[in-house]
Formats: sequence, structure tokens, C-alpha cells
Amino acid sequence: MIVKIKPSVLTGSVIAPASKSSMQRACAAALLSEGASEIINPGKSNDDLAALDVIQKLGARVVENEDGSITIHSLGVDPIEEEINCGESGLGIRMFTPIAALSNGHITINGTGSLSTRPMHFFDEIFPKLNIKIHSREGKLPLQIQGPLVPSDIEVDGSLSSQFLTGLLMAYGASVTKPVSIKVNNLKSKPYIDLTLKVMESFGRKVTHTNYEVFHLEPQGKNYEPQVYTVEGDWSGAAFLLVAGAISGKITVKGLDLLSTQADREVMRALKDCECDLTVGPNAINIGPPTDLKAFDFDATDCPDLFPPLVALAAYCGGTSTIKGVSRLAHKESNRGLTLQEEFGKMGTKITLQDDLMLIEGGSELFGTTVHSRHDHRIAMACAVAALQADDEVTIEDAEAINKSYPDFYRHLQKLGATVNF
Ligand SMILES: O=C(O)C1=C[C@@H](OP(=O)(O)O)[C@@H](O)[C@H](O)C1
Ligand SMILES: C=C(OP(=O)(O)O)C(=O)O
Repeated sequence: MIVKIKPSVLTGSVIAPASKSSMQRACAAALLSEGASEIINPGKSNDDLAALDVIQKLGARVVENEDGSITIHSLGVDPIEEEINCGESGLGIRMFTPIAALSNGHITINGTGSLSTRPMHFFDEIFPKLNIKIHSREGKLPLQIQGPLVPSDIEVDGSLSSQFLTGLLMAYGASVTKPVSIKVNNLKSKPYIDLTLKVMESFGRKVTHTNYEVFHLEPQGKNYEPQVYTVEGDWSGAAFLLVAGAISGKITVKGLDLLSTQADREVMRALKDCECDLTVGPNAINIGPPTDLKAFDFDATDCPDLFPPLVALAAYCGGTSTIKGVSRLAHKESNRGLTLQEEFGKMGTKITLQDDLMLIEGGSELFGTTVHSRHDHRIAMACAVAALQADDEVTIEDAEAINKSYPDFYRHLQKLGATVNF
């Protein structure tokens, strides 16, 4: 799909989409709870739909209610098919693979698009220690596994992604029969683990930890209990809206929890540092109109998904902004350090990659041109936001990539007054 965005001034208000990080975790927790859980404000992104499909293949029954909520009936993991497909979701595959391994059946775990090249060797290393047989294509999909997972004290590496730990915690939470601990070295993206623990706790499953280095789980009477769970507004998707407001309008973004454990709430820090006009109310963030935006320095090591929106912001900030954490970007839907450099380069923004640091030279006019999403939702959204103040129309190729996390994104820009044609 081709989307064309004309330079536009934004106004009005919009509600942040549902967080796929919150929704996918809730689906997993509901699967692991015996009984009926209700999910309010369920997301509709491709990653969310993949999670709903996976839990049904693992035995849950999903009912869509008239008020838009969904009810998930489960008796625990009891696969009805031998293959599950996690779509293109990194969290989906890394969280649901240990969960699928709670059963003793042979299961093939597959995925699509960029997921087929993202690293999964963690499972080859760890699963044999947990009584799980595994065969992968040299650390890539498809994975063939056979459990049941038997939790034991284990030491893992957390430097590549927090998602593997999320999966282990979720699955251990359903199966420990004696106190066990997971020791994690060099954990990155820590706030995502806070979100995992928060969702687990909402479903009655407690986990404690010592400084994000050792996670302790004890047997409980009932491990997970069915809940009514409301999916949080998504700071990751909203970061694009907030940046759009900072560079191109005066808008209000609603539906975000200012106390959320979501990693990408940190976007507020960069927005303050660049000195845009920002006021925060109880359930509304007002942002804009554009003023002289100042270059900023930001460490995104623990919130890597903020790179794309912050690059769009930095492109309009006078001077050189720096963002730390480039090494965290290599294994996302694209190699995001490089794709940001290349696609923003087409619009005239110079980006230098210096070890773990990205330097963005901002403040000069961006050109209307043709860019490509590189099949990466966050690259498409970053280019779309940057287009709002370019000197001419920007054409985004493969623009439907946004469906992975934020299918309403272009419609929301239109609602805010942007001229978006698709
Ligand atoms: O747990 C999650 O919901 C996520 C964790 C992060 O991945 P890493 O832990 O690999 O950084 C993030 O980039 C991803 O978009 C979603
Ligand atoms: C990298 C992302 O997600 P995941 O790892 O779950 O595919 C993302 O949403 O930017």
C-alpha cells in the first residue's frame, strides 16, 4: 500500500490505541487462568490478533462481546493443533513458546515476515535444561518442541531481548511445584519485565526479584486466576502522535496512564528536554504548537522502540541530538539503526551511527520524497510523522506495515487534520 502525506498542521484530540504489549500479556495470562477472563479495550493490531489465534490453538475459547470486550475461557494449556503461528510478533513467539511447552505434545512454532530471521537460539540453549526437546533451524524458525516444561533454577542471558524472560516467567508461573529462581545476566528493556510482572500479578501470580538479577517464584494455591483486565493505552504508538504534535500542531492525546510501567512512557522526558509546549492533565496530554525545538540527548537502551519517533522529533530540533542504545535495534522488524539512517537520509536528515550512539543532525528542512517502510511499522510511522512538516508531499511505500501495532494510525492522523491519502 502507498500512502501520501502532505505537509499539514494538526489540531484536535485523539485516543491512544490499545497497547499490544499489555494485550498480548493479558491473552497469555488469561490462557493460563482456569475459568473465564474478560479483556476490556482489546487491541486489534496484527500482533494482538496473532496472540488471540495462538491462545485458541493452545486450548482457549475466545468470545467477542457486544460491548467490544472479549471473554477468554480456558482450562489451561491444552493444544488443539500441532502448529501455532505467531505472525510477525517477537513478543508473541518468545512468550508463547515456553507456554506451549507446558503441554507434553509435539508442537511446531512458526511465524511470518521478519520473524523468520529474528534470533531464537535462546530456546536451543535453555530448553534442554527444562526437560523440553527442541529442534530449530540453527536458532531460527520454525521451532519444534516437546515438553512438558519442568521449572528449575536456571541462569539466562538477558542482553538480546527481555522477551525470552517474559516467556519463562509466565510459564514458570503456571508450573512451579517448589521455589525456583531465574538468574538473569545483563537484562535489557527492564520496564517490559515490570509490565510482565504487573500483568501476572493482576492475574494473581506473584513473582519477586532482587534488582532484576534474580527472579523468585514460589508455588501458590492457584497460580493464575481469571480476571477482568483492561488493556492499557499504548505509549509506544502514542509516542508518534506526541511527536506529531510537537512538530506540527496543537493536539491532545488521551487514554495514557502517566504511571504506567510501559517503557515508552519515557518519551515524555525527551519531549520535555526538546522544550516543546507540553501540558499534562489527569487524562490528557496537550502538545504543541511548534516552537524552536532544542536538540536533546536520550538513552533508549531500555526503551528501544522510541528510536523511530525520537528520530522524527530530532530531525526538527535545532542542532545534533543523540540517542544511545543503537545495539538494541539490530534484531527488530528491520535493522532499525540502518533503516532510520537510510530512510531519513532520503528526506535530507543526516544520521550518523557511532558505536552505540545515534547522532541526528536536525533543524534543516526535510524534503518531500518517496520513502519505504522496510516492512517495519515503526519506520512507516516515523516517516509519516516527519512528513508533516516536510517541504512537499512524502510518499510511503509498503505503508501497511503499521498494522503490526497501530492499524488506525493513518486514520488518527487524518482525524487530527493531516492530509493523508491512501
Ligand atoms: O515485551 C514486549 O512487549 C516488548 C519488548 C521489547 O523488546 P526487547 O525486550 O527485545 O527489547 C520491545 O522492543 C518490543 O517491541 C515489545
Ligand atoms: C519490535 C517490536 O515488537 P516485537 O519484538 O514484539 O515483534 C515492536 O513492536 O517494535
